[in-house]
This record gives sequence, C-alpha cells and structure tokens, in this order.
Amino acid sequence: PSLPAPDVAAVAAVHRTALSHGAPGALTRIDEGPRSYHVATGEADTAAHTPMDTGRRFRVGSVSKTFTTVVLLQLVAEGKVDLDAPANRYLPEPLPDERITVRHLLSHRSGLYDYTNDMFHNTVPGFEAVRNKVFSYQELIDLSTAKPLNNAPGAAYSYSNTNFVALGAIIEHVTGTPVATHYRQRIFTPLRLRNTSYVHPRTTISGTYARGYLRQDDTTLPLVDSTEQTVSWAQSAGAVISNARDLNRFFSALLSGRLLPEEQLREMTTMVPVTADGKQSYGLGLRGRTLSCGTTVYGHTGTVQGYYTYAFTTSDGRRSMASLANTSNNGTVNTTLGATLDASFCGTDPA
Ligand SMILES: CC1(C)S[C@@H]2[C@H](NC(=O)CCCC[C@H](NC(=O)C[NH3+])C(=O)[O-])C(=O)N2[C@H]1C(=O)[O-]
Repeated sequence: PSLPAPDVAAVAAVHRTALSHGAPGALTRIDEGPRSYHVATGEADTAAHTPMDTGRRFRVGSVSKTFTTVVLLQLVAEGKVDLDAPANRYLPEPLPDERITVRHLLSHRSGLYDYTNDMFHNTVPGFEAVRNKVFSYQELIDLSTAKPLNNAPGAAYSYSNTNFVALGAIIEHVTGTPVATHYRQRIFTPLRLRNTSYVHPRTTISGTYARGYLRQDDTTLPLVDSTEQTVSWAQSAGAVISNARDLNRFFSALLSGRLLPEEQLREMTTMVPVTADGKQSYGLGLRGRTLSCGTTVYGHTGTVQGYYTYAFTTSDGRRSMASLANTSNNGTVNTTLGATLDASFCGTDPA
C-alpha cells in the first residue's frame, strides 16, 4: 500500500518547535524514488550565522552501529563469523563471560556495561576530557568489564556502546583490516555515498557541514561548540560522518536487499520489542518504530555531542527520511525531532 504524501509543513513545524527548545538548527530530507523533499531551519553555524541546508554533513553517532552491523553480517555471509558462536572466538582478548555471543553484541543483549555512563556523567567536563583522546578498542572494553554485567548474556535487552566497540574489534581481528576500509569498500563506494566517511581519529569534518552545539548541564550557561572531536570514545559504535542524502540511500539500499543476502537481512530485521507499548523494537544494529499510522519504519537514532539524528526507511526501502538537530544533551529537542517520522511517513501532525 502506498503511503500518504509527506507532510512537509508538519516537518517544518517540528523543526520550529525543536528550535524553540534550544536547537540552533534542524534539517530533514525525505527521499522516495526520484522525488526528494527538503526542510532546513535555523543555523548551521551560530557564530557565522550560516543558514542550515539539507546538504550539510554531520556526525551521525549511533547510526554508525548499523554500518558496523552490515560489515559484520557480510562477514557472516562469507562464513568468517558465526552469529551464535562465543564472541571470544573472534576477539584478541576475552570478554569476562564465555556465554556472550556475536548475536548478543548485535542485539544489545550481552549485558556488557556501557562505559559512557561514567565517561559522560558530567556532560561538558566528560566531553572535554575525551574530545581529543584516542582510545584503543581494548581500552574501551576494559572500561566496561571493570564493572559487572547488567544482566546474564541473552537474558535482557540493555543498550550499550560497548557491544559495538567489541564488534569493531571482532571485524578488525578476524580480517586484519581496519573498519574504515570495510565501511568504504563494502558500503560507501558501492552505494556512492560521497558524503559519508570514517576518519577516526581526525577531529575535523571536511566539506560543507553543520557545527554541533552541546548544551551544558547548567542550562543557563551558553551552548558549547562540540564540532571538533575524535569520537574515539565510540569509533565503530558512533564515529561515522554522513549527510541526509547518503543516510537515506544507505537505509533504502539496506532494506531493499542491496547490501545483505536474504538470510542475513532476515536476521537483522527480526525485531524484539524494547518498550512496553511495543512501538519501539531492536533487531541486529537496527531500530524499529511503529508510528501513529501503524507504519513500521527501520533505521537508527544517534546522539553524539552536538548532534541528534533520526535515519529511518520503510520495510521495502521505498521512502527514507533523515533528520538532524545540531544540539544534544537536550532531551526535549531529541523527542521533538522524533516527530519528523510521523510527518514524513504518516503524512500527518503527530497525534
Ligand atoms: C541510546 C542513545 C541515546 S546513547 C547512544 C550513543 N551516544 C552516546 O552514548 C553518547 C552519550 C552522551 C551524549 C551526551 N550526553 C551526556 O553527556 C549526558 N550526561 C550528549 O547528549 O551529547 C548513541 O548515539 N546512542 C543513542 C541512540 O542509539 O539513539
């Protein structure tokens, strides 16, 4: 069944609300076949007063987890990794529990503690302490395993960046090749994602981009420009840079079966509810959201200092949407921005 046309006016209204809650700017791009819809609001750079535009690049945060998942599942299809094998079979140093499988890591069911809980407990000091740091995967994993597991492996969903840092370590240990090379050769180049890159540990963003602004815990203080950072605290869990067009192409290609064999795509899109109302789910490195009109979309969200991202597509990949607000540590802006999903896929103002 065809979807109602996107409600572009509703998208613009969502942006205005996000700005009223403190976002300097917002952008949304919707792609459906040859058609694209563009909404850009506010500023990409508050010092230069540069207007936002939908072509600008930005840090996508945990949307990176879906790119990492595609690489891992291609290795599964190539027979190099077994989803249900212990992760320790593929790691240079063992995790503390042999029962943790590769699938547990991909579905946030390993129980591994998320070290960012401590790292960013105090938002700006935590960020300033790591923004120019370079971590090894093992240093990040060690931060996690210094704490007990949240749950027995497989027993519960508990989101943790550690899972996708461990998956980056698995990809590099199994293949002897950096994740950056896999992203480029397996995804960016074949899909012609010319505005998508993985440049860790470089701190700068090339080309035309939106600057990111981190809100302080004392919200009466000014926003902190958090654009330049290594994102080494996240790497394969959050360090990809992209733009709306490329994210739409990526998720559309993924859900329309152009990146993975049918078996691996089916594993990835086997969703488990993660909210009581069942409207939010998680598969393997992939979020599902059932919207007010009953349509379920697939993609990922991202939160990295200065940048909130939503990137989702329909189950057949025919319509995709990417939205950005260039602030973070502002839950109201994040929740508000999520309403671009209803406007884009249901064609109505959110109820
Ligand atoms: C599950 C999430 C929300 S958190 C996870 C990952 N981002 C991070 O882990 C960064 C957390 C700190 C970010 C910082 N917040 C603080 O420092 C608060 N003290 C801010 O808002 O910029 C990502 O991206 N994921 C989001 C996702 O998947 O949507």
